Amino acid sequence: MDFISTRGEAPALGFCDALLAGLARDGGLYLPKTWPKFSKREIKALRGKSYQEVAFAVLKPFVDGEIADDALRQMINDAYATFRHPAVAPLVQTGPNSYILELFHGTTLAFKDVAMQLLGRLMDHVLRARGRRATIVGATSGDTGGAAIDAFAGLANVDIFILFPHGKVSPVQQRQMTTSKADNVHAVAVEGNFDDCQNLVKAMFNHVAFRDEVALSGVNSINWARIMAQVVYYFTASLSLGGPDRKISFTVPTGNFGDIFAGYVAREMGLPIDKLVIATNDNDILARTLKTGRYEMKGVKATTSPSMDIQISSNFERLLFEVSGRNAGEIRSQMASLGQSGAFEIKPDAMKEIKKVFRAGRATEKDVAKTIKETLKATGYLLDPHTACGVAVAAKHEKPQSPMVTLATAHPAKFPAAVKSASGIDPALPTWLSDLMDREERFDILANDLSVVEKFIRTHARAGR
Ligand SMILES: Cc1ncc(COP(=O)(O)O)c(C=O)c1O
Ligand SMILES: N[C@@H](CCOP(=O)(O)O)C(=O)O
Repeated sequence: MDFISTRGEAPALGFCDALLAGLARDGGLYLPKTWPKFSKREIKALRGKSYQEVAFAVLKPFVDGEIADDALRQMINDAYATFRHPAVAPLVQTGPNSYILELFHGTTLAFKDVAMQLLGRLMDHVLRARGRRATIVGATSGDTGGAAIDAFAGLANVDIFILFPHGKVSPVQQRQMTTSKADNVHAVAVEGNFDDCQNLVKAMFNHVAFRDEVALSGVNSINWARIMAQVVYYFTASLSLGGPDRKISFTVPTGNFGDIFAGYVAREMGLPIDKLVIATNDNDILARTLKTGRYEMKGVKATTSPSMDIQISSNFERLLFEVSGRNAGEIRSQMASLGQSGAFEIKPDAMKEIKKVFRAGRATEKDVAKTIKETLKATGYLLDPHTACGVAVAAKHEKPQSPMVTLATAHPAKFPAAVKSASGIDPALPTWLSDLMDREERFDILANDLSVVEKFIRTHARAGR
């Protein structure tokens, strides 16, 4: 299978090359040239299968023989053996037709582990097969960084640099990034916000000489393989609730649009999904865009769901590409306008397509605290603030006849201060992280300056030497 760039000016790549490339050379994001389709009968055949078996079936058409089936199966099994729940992503019923899809049973307690544990193994496999090294640079608002460090720490062919916004992640998130003892891990606090970190990463990818010099690779959801791995749990959730004979809706706490775009991909592959509901916190650029057809940046506000404090929502570009009829020229002009004026317009036909599938809503800080408190009282279930954004928005979009699944993207113990203030409960970290706050930290603080960050990476990366 070929993967093409949303900006139409980079060469099409096969799976392994797209995996190592991360961002396309024209600044675009890779997508499969065509969507693999599953018939209702093929989806039904996945009923009763384990998460790992469903993952193999869903991922195989994308990998398309570039990795041998046995090796792919082994990597899937190893990746999900790290999860503390046998179902990997269990569903919990919280109302007559309301469900929570728990995606936080991995090592770092966030949904990022689902894709990252597999991505680490896939990249290691391909790099070793090719006798190559890579320098991975990632941006994080808190969860991607910890998950990536956990998945890539100690890998011989990789150096990993994670840029996080200094002082803007939770103390648990920070420690998950700064207490690794592995020599190939570099946690970097940038004097800026998440969008600054992400802009630095994209600028490094667009700086071709630097990209080639250090053999740059990416693990943010700009990397297609991240999205691909996240498609799987839409299938398993649907299968558990009577899919494909029933349409299911999903509400997704959204920032960089990767997780919800994976739901769109599942739908394109044939999974009967009714609506995909975008849940934002006070950083509501996506909710505003769905209302107005204009994507317009207005500054980032710090919230109790810091991982969603984002306004440059990278994967929205993938959706724009799809709904514009894969018109790369239009994407180039929209992204140029975003760079120049911080805004762009979406054409009415494209908005019509978006609205066929997507709905959106915002949860204010008050809504988040109230939802944590009331959900606990009504059901005994303790939400983290990101999932609470989802639950608050889902409540406005539930329909009696079709199940609504809200994605639980993080464990409440990652955000103890916000959870305690809303619920009175101080959620404990699981045993394997119980000493996290006592571990010694190691990180560098750098200015939000491309040349400073590139110099730091050049000095510490081993690839290209
Ligand atoms: C806990 C949590 N919830 C939700 C999100 C938003 O996910 P996405 O960026 O894929 O939209 C993130 C970060 O991305 C996160 O870490
Ligand atoms: N919320 C994310 C932001 C980065 O998103 P990604 O899915 O593109 O890696 C985080 O926790 O870092």
